[in-house]
Amino acid sequence: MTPVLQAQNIVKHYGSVEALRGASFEVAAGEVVALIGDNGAGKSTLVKCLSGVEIPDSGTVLIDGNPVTLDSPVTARRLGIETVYQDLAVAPELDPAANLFLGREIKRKGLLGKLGVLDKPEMRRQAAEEFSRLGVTLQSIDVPIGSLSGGQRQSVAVARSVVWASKVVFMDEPTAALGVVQREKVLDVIRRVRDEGMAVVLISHNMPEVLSVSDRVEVLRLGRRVARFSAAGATLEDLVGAMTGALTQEDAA
Ligand SMILES: Nc1ncnc2c1ncn2[C@@H]1O[C@H](COP(=O)(O)OP(=O)(O)OP(=O)(O)O)[C@@H](O)[C@H]1O
Repeated sequence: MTPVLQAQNIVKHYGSVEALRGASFEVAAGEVVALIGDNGAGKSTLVKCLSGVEIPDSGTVLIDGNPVTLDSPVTARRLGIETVYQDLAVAPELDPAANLFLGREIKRKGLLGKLGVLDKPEMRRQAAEEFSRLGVTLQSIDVPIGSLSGGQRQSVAVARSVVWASKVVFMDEPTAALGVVQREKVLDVIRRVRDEGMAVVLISHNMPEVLSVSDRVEVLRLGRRVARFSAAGATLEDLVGAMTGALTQEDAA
């Protein structure tokens, strides 16, 4: 099966720091792949290179097997790649529906639309439909999102990416700030999205979470992929061993 998104030998320097030293990565439709690695392994840099935030110095990025140039986040989004960042990038004063459509608002038909008048009822209707499809439960969709719980806010942020992504969603520590119950809810949203055929990439330091939600795990160490596991067959020790360098699967291969 052709991976929906593939990175081959990505190199990225920040001044004299070599953040990525020939990193490879791949994810297919309908799977959750956890991208793990110790602090500084290059996870965020790789995500930035695959979402158009940073331009790699060298290496190849392929979508559906075709080389692409992700020269900006806009280009990445146009090609179907969305990212959820850990810092809850929502607009707290707007309601959940407005957040879902942030930057992609639906205008009223005709002259009003040309004048920039938004079709709020239609956005509300579609938002309610999407929240229900994704299992996002909110007591009210009429309140500013800042008044919801952290888990609800994060679920809306996840929903927003998922609704607009056509191929791949990157989630950088989506549950880091959450309690146990809220975390489970966000993980459920991730599973649903995967079941609908999206490729999901989860960046997480929480190894039990990684093993519970992902189908595969790819391990970065010192800017390179050093191991790949099927989550079903992997143990915590395998993951930690690969992250620390005790186990060097990919080098040996
Ligand atoms: N903007 C930057 N300027 C300079 N160096 C950077 C920059 N961003 C990342 N680095 C360096 O690149 C290397 C990889 O960092 P990166 O943030 O990608 O790792 P990470 O695996 O995401 O780490 P963490 O788990 O701590 O978030 C580190 O040595 C880091 O200091």
